[in-house]
Amino acid sequence: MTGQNLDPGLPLLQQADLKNKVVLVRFDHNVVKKGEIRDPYRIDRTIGTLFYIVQQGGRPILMTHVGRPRDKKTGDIKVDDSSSVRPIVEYLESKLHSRFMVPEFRATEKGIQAIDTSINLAIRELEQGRIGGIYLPNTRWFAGEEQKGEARESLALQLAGLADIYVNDAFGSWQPHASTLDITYHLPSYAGWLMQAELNNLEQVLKPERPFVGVVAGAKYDTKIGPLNAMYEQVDYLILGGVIYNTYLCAKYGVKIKGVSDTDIEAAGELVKKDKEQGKILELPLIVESDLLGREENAFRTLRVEDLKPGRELNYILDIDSASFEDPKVKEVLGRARTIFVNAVMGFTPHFTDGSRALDTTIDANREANKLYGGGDTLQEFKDLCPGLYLSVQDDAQYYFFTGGGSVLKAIEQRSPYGMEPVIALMKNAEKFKTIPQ
Ligand SMILES: Nc1ncnc2c1ncn2[C@@H]1O[C@H](COP(=O)(O)OP(=O)(O)OP(=O)(O)O)[C@@H](O)[C@H]1O
Ligand SMILES: O=C(O)[C@H](O)COP(=O)(O)O
Repeated sequence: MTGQNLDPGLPLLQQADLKNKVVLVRFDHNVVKKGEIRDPYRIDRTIGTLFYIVQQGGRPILMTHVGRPRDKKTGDIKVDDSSSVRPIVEYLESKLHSRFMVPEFRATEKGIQAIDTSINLAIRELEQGRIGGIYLPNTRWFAGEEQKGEARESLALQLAGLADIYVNDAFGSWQPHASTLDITYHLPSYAGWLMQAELNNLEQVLKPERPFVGVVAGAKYDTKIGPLNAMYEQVDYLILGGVIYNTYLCAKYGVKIKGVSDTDIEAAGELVKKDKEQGKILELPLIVESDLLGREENAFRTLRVEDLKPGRELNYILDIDSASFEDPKVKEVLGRARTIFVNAVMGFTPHFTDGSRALDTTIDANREANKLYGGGDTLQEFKDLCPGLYLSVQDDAQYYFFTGGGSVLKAIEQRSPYGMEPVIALMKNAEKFKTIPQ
């Protein structure tokens, strides 16, 4: 049973008395892209928690973030269908044969300012068992979710005012926001079943069988560079792809790549410096340059990393050429590894997918290694590009699919599953509310 190998200071859902309680539960159902769900894996893995809450007599109010609707520079928040929770609600309703209400609140260009009393009607329906649950709008539509200060404090209080108990089952949502952190200041709080399972499985990456290879790619350079530097210390080899690799290549070879900012290049300097001494980064030798942010015949070509010379200006680099995985050194490292952690979409999707496909099949060829994948897009790409393989490894003990990639990197950075701020907050909450039975 989950919970057995966890820190005893972590308050667990199964320790809570849920009967007739309104339970505010934070999930990471961040699976909507352009208004559609492509891979419901993150939702499916939380069904157990939802079922448990209801089975124990609780009444659930669900919430999640979707995408990044807030413009970091202006603070404007885009409230529209592209980042709505509606598709998630429709998916849940069709799976559970139950009805969920989605309350609507007035929004300005700076997002939703407050949870107003119009929600009381939905809460009455919930308490009287006429609906299966309430699903709040995208947490990042609320002005107080991400910013610090009064707006955030007041959102946390308004959220707390809706419920008796808070459950965090959002392993992927490691960022400390009102719905993952500040809410714990006000309500007895517990870790859900998915959170428990993921924290347990982190052991495999924190105490890996060696050689340990990390593969990190994708677009979120800003939040991943810090953890990546820390991960560097713990892996035997690091393979990069996506925007992260582009940034590294600029910093290492003194080239310019379209779309890579100078501040990011500066931030990559530390990694380049470390690697000059330790040589853990295994460079994929062939990259794909494109004239446009899309795929068009004759508008893209393969370049060799060894040909990059200082001062050269490149167009967009949008994929890793799959032939990179035929390189003897790359094959040898991935073939000899005993633990491989992958948070990596290697190319600009959906146009450039060869790199990711080649990565997944090369890793699968290693029959000895524990293969751990993490990240919303990472899993979705695996499923889309190698559907047969994805299905066949679902019950394979050598594979594990985390619902968050950034979270695993964060845990590696902290060298502990209990270093993520929302998890620390749960443990502090247990001390304050004395919720763990002695
Ligand atoms: N070279 C590239 N240029 C532009 N975008 C890229 C490139 N390579 C990958 N991407 C984009 O990166 C995105 C995936 O990266 P992301 O960091 O969001 O991964 P993730 O698996 O969702 O991880 P996490 O759960 O940590 O967010 C995809 O949208 C993909 O199109
Ligand atoms: O998809 C993810 O990685 C998680 O949902 C976290 O999203 P974020 O990086 O936008 O906080």
